[in-house]
This record gives sequence, structure tokens and C-alpha cells, in this order.
Amino acid sequence: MKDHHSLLSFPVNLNYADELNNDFRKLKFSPDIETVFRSYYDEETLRMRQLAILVGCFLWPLFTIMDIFIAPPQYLSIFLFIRLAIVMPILLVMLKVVYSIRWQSYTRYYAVLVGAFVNAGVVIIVNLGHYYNPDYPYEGIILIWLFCFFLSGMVVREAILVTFLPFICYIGIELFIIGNIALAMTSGLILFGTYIICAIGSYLVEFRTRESFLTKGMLTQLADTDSLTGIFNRRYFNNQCLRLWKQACRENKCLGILLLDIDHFKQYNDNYGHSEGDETLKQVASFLQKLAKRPMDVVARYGGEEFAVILYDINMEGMERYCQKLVKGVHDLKIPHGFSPSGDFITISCGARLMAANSTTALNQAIKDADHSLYEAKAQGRNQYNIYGLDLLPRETVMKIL
Ligand SMILES: Nc1nc2c(ncn2[C@@H]2O[C@H](COP(=O)(O)OP(=O)(O)OP(=O)(O)O)[C@@H](O)[C@H]2O)c(=O)[nH]1
Repeated sequence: MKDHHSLLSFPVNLNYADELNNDFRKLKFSPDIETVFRSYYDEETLRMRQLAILVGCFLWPLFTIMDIFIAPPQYLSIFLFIRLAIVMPILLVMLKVVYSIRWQSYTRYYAVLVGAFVNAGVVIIVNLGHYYNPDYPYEGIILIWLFCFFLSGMVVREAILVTFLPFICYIGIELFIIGNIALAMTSGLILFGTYIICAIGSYLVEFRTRESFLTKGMLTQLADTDSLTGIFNRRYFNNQCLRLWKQACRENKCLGILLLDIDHFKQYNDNYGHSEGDETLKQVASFLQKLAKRPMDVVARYGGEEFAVILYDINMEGMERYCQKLVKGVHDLKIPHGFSPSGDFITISCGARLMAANSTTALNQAIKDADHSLYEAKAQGRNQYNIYGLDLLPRETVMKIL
């Protein structure tokens, strides 16, 4: 199986734990989680789909050859038409779709289309076969069901959608058009039994897959988020920093790295108590999170009363504006801090470093620079920001370089 972790990320803002406690026996999650699950499921089942369609493309011509020998001669051309002119091209397109990176995202829909056509095609062939030859094998229908329920990567709901109606049509035609009651009863019963087994089996597989998806989502959440504030933790920050830095280099964008620290938080804790301190950390975290509006921005708790922000695709001017908003915004939360030498309310200091895409500075060094700027902001009186290198270069030069 493909290692999906390399491709799929579990959004940490979704409530996997609640969903796990909810009843998902109907194989449906809440809309947000369902969307992520479908991508996960598509990725999990891609390799299986690829193998399945290879096997399908190999077996289908063999059954076509079988028809040449056993099909009623008057229907042979119709059988060959269905097999070679309708179903085979559809299978070949599916082969192309599942193996082409560009088209892979459509496999989910295409699998349903293939399932519908193959089921309908086989039922038509078997019914026509039985019209003149009651011994014409109906077991091909079972093979197609096994394919749809277990190998196609369709969820159970979709597999039932594409198999049930052709099954009912098969029985109806056997009973009311061909009129072979005995054959309708025996084949119908065996097919019905097989159908139940397929449906229950694939239901259990999907149920377990959903369960493991939620468990993985929860574990990712636990590993990447800070339990007190609910925002990302340092581990996630470090991983994202590297990932976004690589992306920035590829897309020739700049990356802003900000480190923020609450001022005189020790005095706050000592005077208001640790649990009040925790509440303040949550309020500040929530404000920082709200301020980071762009989808690629990352806000994390870096440690104790320290936070970190990554701003993707930003220039010096934008970063300066952002730092101003941060420092002013925390002050404007008006969280009383009667013991702070820097003012009456909770304030933060911020150190920042902008990295140009072509920069040769190592990422670690950039974080150290941001930390140094934070230290400077503290030394200069707190409740302010300091951007690394801003004072060294005239603004026009900075803008031109970046
Ligand atoms: N309530 C609470 N306090 C924490 C947490 N993590 C760290 N702290 C506190 O944050 C304070 C950090 O104090 P210092 O590193 O001395 O910094 P400071 O008092 O903010 O001073 P400056 O940063 O220099 O302005 C300590 O009192 C820690 O106990 C936490 O999870 N909850």
C-alpha cells in the first residue's frame, strides 16, 4: 500500500474525537470530515484500483474469447459489440485515468461510471445468453460485484448504487421476459446470497477504514497541536517551516518568520495565578490565530509564553504592517496586568526575520535572527517589534532585493 502520509495531511482543526464518539454506522461523517475522508480513501485505495483495472483489462478479453465459443450465434455480434465497443474502451480509459497523475483525482467518479457500465453490460449479456441457452454462465455477475465492492475503491454506498439496479433488472427479465422461473430462482438465490456477503463484507471494511482514519486524524492532531491553546505546537512549526521554505524557494516567494513573547509574564503568573496565566495564553493564542488569515500562514505556540508565526509570500512592508497589528492588537485586548512595568495591560514583544527565496541563509539561522530581534525588542523596552535587518538597509533597497 502507498504511504499516504507523504501526500495527505490531516487538517488539525477538525474534531476527529467527537466524530469517533458519534455514531457513523451509516458510513457518513459530518461534511468537513467526510471531504477529508474521501481524499484519504481515494489515496488509500489508489494502488488497489490500479491493480484491479489491470486485472480487469486482462480478464475482459478472455471472457470475450469465451463468448465466441459459447454465446448463442445470433447474439454473438451484440455480445462482441458490448464487450469490445462499449466496455473495453471504458476500461482502457479507466486504466489511463488511474495511472495518470493529472487525471487521478477523477478516478472516484470514473470508477462509478465504469461500475455502472460493466454491471449493465454483463447483465444484458447474461440475460440475452439465457434467452437461447439456459446454461450460459451467470457467474460473471458475481465477479463484477467482487470487483465493485472490494477492488474498485468505491465506497459501499456507490457500489450498491451501481450494482443493485442491474441485479433487480436481471431477476425481472429472467422471470417476466425469459420466463425461466427455475433458473431465475436458483441463480437469483445464489446471486442474492453473494450480494449480501459482498455488501456486509465491504461495509465492515469501510467501517474499519473510517475508524482508522479518525484515529490517525486524532493522533496527528495530538502530535501537532498544543493542548492548552489548541494552536499548532513547536514540532508542527518546525516541520512547516521547512516545508514552506522549500515551497518559497520553488515559487520564488519570501517567508516571514516571527517570534513573539508575552512581556513580564512571570509577574503576571506570580500575581494572578497560574490558571489565570493559562487563560491569558489562550486569549493571546486565539487573537494570533484570528490575525493569520491567509491559508498558508502558520501560528504556533513555540514554548511557555512564546509564540511563532510563519507568513508565506510576504514582503518587508507587509511584514512590518503585520508586526504593528500584532503588537497593537494584543495591547488592545486589554487584558489587565497591574504588575507590568510596560503598561497596564498584557503586551508582547516581537522579533522578525524576512527570508528571500534566493537567500543563502540557513533556516536555523533565520530563526536565530528572529530570536535575536526579539531580544532587541525586549531590550528596547518591550511592547514593540523589531525586524532583523530593517534598520541596516534603506527601505527601497530592501524592497528591491526582495
Ligand atoms: N500560566 C502559564 N504560565 C506559563 C506557561 N508556560 C510558561 N509560563 C510562565 O511564563 C513565565 C515566563 O517568564 P520569563 O521567561 O521570566 O519571562 P517574562 O516574565 O515574560 O519576562 P520577559 O519575557 O523578559 O518580558 C514563567 O513564569 C513561566 O512559568 C504556561 O503554560 N502557563
